Amino acid sequence: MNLTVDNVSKNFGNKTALDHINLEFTTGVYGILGANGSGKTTLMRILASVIKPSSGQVFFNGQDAVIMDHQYRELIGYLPQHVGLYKNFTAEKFLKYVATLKGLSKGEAQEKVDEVLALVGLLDHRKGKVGKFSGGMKRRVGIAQALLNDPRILIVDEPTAGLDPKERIRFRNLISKISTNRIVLLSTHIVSDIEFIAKEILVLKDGRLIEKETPQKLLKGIEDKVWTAFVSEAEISNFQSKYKVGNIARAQEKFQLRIISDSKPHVDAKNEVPNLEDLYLYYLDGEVIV
Ligand SMILES: Nc1ncnc2c1ncn2[C@@H]1O[C@H](COP(=O)(O)OP(=O)(O)OP(=O)(O)O)[C@@H](O)[C@H]1O
Repeated sequence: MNLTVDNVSKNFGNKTALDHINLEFTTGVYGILGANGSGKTTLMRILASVIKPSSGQVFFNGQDAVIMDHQYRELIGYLPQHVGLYKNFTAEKFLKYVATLKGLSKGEAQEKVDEVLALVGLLDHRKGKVGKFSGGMKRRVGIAQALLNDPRILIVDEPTAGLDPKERIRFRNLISKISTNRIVLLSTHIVSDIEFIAKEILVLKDGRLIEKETPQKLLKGIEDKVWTAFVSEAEISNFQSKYKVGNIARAQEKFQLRIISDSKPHVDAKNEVPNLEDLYLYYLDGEVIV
């Protein structure tokens, strides 16, 4: 199975949201990292066939997605960032409703709804009203609806935003479980969401693809660029203006800074093993959420 993005660009007026993107996906989980506005949602909406690229094409197993039309859309499960769930519906009723919209017969719908409810761990809550569910449970209902047509390509946009750490771990494990035999694309700006489950990480910046690598290779690339140094409170802002500074931890009278720098930033700075948070900081220089 092979999903190819061939020279795709997308413009909104004179704003370039995606700039000549080339990508290839096979079975497994891909994490899409990028700051706000980097083009993650635009890329996902193009792959989900919600919007068309301004130029370039998407191919599935060598066939043009536009020409495949509904055959392509049948391959897709899509969980947008903001999904409208019918609050007064029970989980079961909502999923049956979506199954009908997706063209499943009554018998097929019942069977499939049971299956996806079990998969996302909501079988015991099938009669619960969606509006009363926790954030994590709502997100699992969202995944369940995206799985109803047993999609080959599952696209989930910022699925863990607003979830507490326990729910995020549960969601991560769920994604891992359902990634067998599927291409799963998951966008986030929460680095730890994809650290352990992504086979490759794509880094988008200002609509351009700046990296696509395994997490291990990406980390290896910044091996000698992560440092910690102890500085006084007065020195912190100086370091922040000169370097990309991650964690700042109080250590008795001093502060320990985690610094990303090509060269040793302080005489006593110590080299550290990089993590994905460092990577994010290195590439995106932006807000870091772990
Ligand atoms: N329908 C639209 N009309 C005009 N501009 C748009 C539209 N959709 C996206 N953009 C712009 O394109 C750029 C990329 O947006 P996109 O939503 O793809 O980014 P993102 O990486 O998903 O960001 P976020 O994390 O905030 O969702 C942004 O500058 C955005 O303002």
